[in-house]
Amino acid sequence: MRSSYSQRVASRVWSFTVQVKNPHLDTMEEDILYHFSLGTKTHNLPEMFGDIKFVCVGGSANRMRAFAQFIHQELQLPGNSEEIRDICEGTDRYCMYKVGPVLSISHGMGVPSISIMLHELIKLLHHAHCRDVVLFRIGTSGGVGLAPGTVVISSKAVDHSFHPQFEQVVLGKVITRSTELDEGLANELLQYSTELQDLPTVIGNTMCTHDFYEGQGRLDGALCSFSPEEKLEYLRKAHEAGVRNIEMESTVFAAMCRVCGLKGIVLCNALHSVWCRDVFVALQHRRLTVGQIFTCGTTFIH
Ligand SMILES: O=P(O)(O)O[C@H]1O[C@H](CO)[C@@H](O)[C@H]1O
Ligand SMILES: O=c1cc[nH]c(=O)[nH]1
Repeated sequence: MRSSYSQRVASRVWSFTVQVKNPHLDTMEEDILYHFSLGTKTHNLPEMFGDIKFVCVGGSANRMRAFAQFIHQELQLPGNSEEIRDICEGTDRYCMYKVGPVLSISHGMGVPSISIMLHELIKLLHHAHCRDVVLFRIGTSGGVGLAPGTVVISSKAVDHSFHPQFEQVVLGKVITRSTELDEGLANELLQYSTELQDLPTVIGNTMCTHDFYEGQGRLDGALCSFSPEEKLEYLRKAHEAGVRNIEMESTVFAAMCRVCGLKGIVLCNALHSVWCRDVFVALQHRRLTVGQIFTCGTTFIH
């Protein structure tokens, strides 16, 4: 994120609040945000967080600390960026740094981990009376038919069947929620990316899986129940359905932002291509056998 972006966003005339969708919250004397080690009685949340406009989340604690230090320098805030304090130091589940109007939080790996964090984050923003907050998931992913290093801005998050939906089991029943993301913001970010040099960026669908290995078609896990050909066939279908990258949190992120009236963006770097562009082209022209495609088409550097 560049400071010019935050200035442009700050000048917008949005006015939306965070909408928690839980009638029981109002009746509670105290709300303990257990995994943040924060609470409505123990902390003055409006004073601590009332000015937050951007929340950036990513899996790893070290990355989110480094990101917060980067933003500290970008925004030319007073003090030493090396000395920023982890607001959640009372727990080692997540880390949280506040730098000006930006909150940087780690969420761990996978849907259950980010989902717990999002419940407590959304309640925190609500208790702090925050307005016009934009949530960014800044993550890593495997690219599908992209050059390694390409940034993918998600138009929507899709499940393993390429549907824009997230299924949550509640009291033994499946509830399905939409995972469409804010198209206007995605286009706006794509526009900003053209102002940066050497940052290939595309908009595409992001597939969210519940597993890093078999779930993403990897052949190098402890278990593998499919052939290289079946893997390529699945990735080809994913590509045809508009999938450009694969990660593990976007569906619940998109679903929870939508339900709670928050603008959400998923922005991931494709670390490697699980199905690189050259191989895609070759497959299209049927110049290589599937076996050769598999051998030269897959590089796992994660
Ligand atoms: O790089 P982050 O954002 O942590 O996320 C990606 O990396 C993890 C897998 O290595 C998954 O959680 C996936 O979504
Ligand atoms: O291939 C990858 C890389 C990062 N994260 C994922 O979930 N998959």
